[in-house]
Amino acid sequence: MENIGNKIQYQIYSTMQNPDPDRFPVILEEWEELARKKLADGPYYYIAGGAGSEKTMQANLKAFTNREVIPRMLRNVDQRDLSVDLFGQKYPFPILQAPIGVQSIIHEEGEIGSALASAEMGVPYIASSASSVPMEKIAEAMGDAPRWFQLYWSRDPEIAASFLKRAENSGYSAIVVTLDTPMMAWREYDLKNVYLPFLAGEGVGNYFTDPAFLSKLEKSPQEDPQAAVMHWTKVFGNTSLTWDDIDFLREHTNLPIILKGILHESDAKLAVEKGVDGIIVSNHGGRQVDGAVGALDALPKVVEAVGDKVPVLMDSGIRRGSDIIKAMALGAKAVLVGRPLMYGLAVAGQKGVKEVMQNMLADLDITLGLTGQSSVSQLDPSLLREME
Ligand SMILES: Cc1cc2nc3c(=O)[nH]c(=O)nc-3n(C[C@H](O)[C@H](O)[C@H](O)COP(=O)(O)O)c2cc1C
Ligand SMILES: O=C(O)C(=O)c1ccccc1
Repeated sequence: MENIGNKIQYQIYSTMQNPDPDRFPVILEEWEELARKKLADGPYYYIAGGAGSEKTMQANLKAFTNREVIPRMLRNVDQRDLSVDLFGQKYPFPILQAPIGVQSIIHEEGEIGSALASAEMGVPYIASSASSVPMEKIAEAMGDAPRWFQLYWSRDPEIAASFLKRAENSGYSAIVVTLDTPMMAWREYDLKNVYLPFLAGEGVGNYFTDPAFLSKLEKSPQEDPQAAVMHWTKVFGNTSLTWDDIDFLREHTNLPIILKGILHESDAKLAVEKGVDGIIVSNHGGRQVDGAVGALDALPKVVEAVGDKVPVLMDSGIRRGSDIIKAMALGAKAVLVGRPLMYGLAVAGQKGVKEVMQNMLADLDITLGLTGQSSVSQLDPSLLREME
C-alpha cells in the first residue's frame, strides 16, 4: 500500500521543474483568504462565522492547541493504516465530510461538487437536510460511493418520516440526527448583513421536492415561492422534542442512527440508553451556543460515559492532520471536517474540495508516522499531554 502522505509530497516536489504560479495553495489559511476574496460578505460570513462573540469557535481551536503530541521513535512506521471501521463498513480514511447545507451560496457546483470530491477519495459524504439539491440528485451523482444522510428533525413528523424513507431508498447507509439546531442561533454577522440564505429560497432542495411538505401548501413553490419559504421556516426545526421522541426515529428507519451535537456526558448516557448506534461530539463548529465548551474538551468525558457501547465521532475545529490524531487519541473513531472543505469548494468547486481533503490526509499520514504510530485506530491518550 502506498502511503498517501509520501505520494502527495512527491507530487508537489515533482512540479519543481515546472512551477505553476496559479497552483492551488497548500496552506489552509490561504484557501480561506481566497474564499474571502471570491465571496460576497453575506455568504462568506455565513460560512466562516459563528454564534455570538464566537468564543466557542475560538475554544474549538484552543482545545487542540492545549493538547500536545509526544512523539515516539524507532517503531517502524513504513506501513501506515489510516482506515477505520464504522457501522460494519470499512473506510480508507478516518474523516467524513460534515453535513453542510445551502452549498449553492458557495459555488455553482454546490453539493454535487463536494459529494463527487468525497466519492473520488472514498470519504463518506454526509448530505444535509438543508442541501440546495434533493438528496436523490446527490445519490445519483455519487453512484456507489459511501454516503450518509443528516436529518433536521422537522416539526412535521410526516416530513421527518419521509426524509428517512427517501434516504433509505436512495442508498444512504446511516442517519445523522442533528440535535443542536432546533432553531438558528444568534449569529451576529448574519443579522448585521441581513443574510439568511433560506429566506431567498436556498437550501430547500429536499423540502420543495417532498410529498409531505408539498401536501401542506396551497400553491406549489413555483407558483408562490414566498409562501413555501414561510412554511419552511415553520416546519424546519422542532424545539419541543425530548428524549422520548428518539423511539420515533427507530420506528421509521432500519439504518444506524447517530446523534450529532452531544457535548454533555449525561446526554451521552441517555443516548446509549435510548439504543442509538453512534454519537458525534460537536458544537456545530461554534455556530450554535456561544460560550459552549470546545468540542475536543468535551470528548474525553463523553468517551468515558459511553465506553465501548457505541462509536463516538467528533467535529468542530479539525484543521490539520495532527488535530485528527489528537481527537482519535482521545477516543474518537473518526472525525468530520466542515469549513476547510467549504473554502476548497468556494475556490475551485469539486477540485478544490478534493485538494484540501488530500492535503489534510497527506499531513495526517506523515504526522502519524513521525509520531511513531502505524495505525489511526490504535492511538490512545498516552500519546498526548494537556497543558496547564
Ligand atoms: C456553512 C455551514 C453550514 C452547516 N450546515 C449544517 C447542516 O445543514 N447540518 C448539520 O448537521 N450541520 C451543519 N453545519 C455544521 C457542520 O456539520 C459541522 O458540525 C461543523 O462545520 C464542524 O466544524 P468545523 O467547521 O470547525 O470543521 C454547518 C456548518 C457550516 C460552516
Ligand atoms: O447554518 C448552519 O449551521 C446550519 O446548520 C443550517 C441550518 C439550516 C439550513 C442551512 C444550514
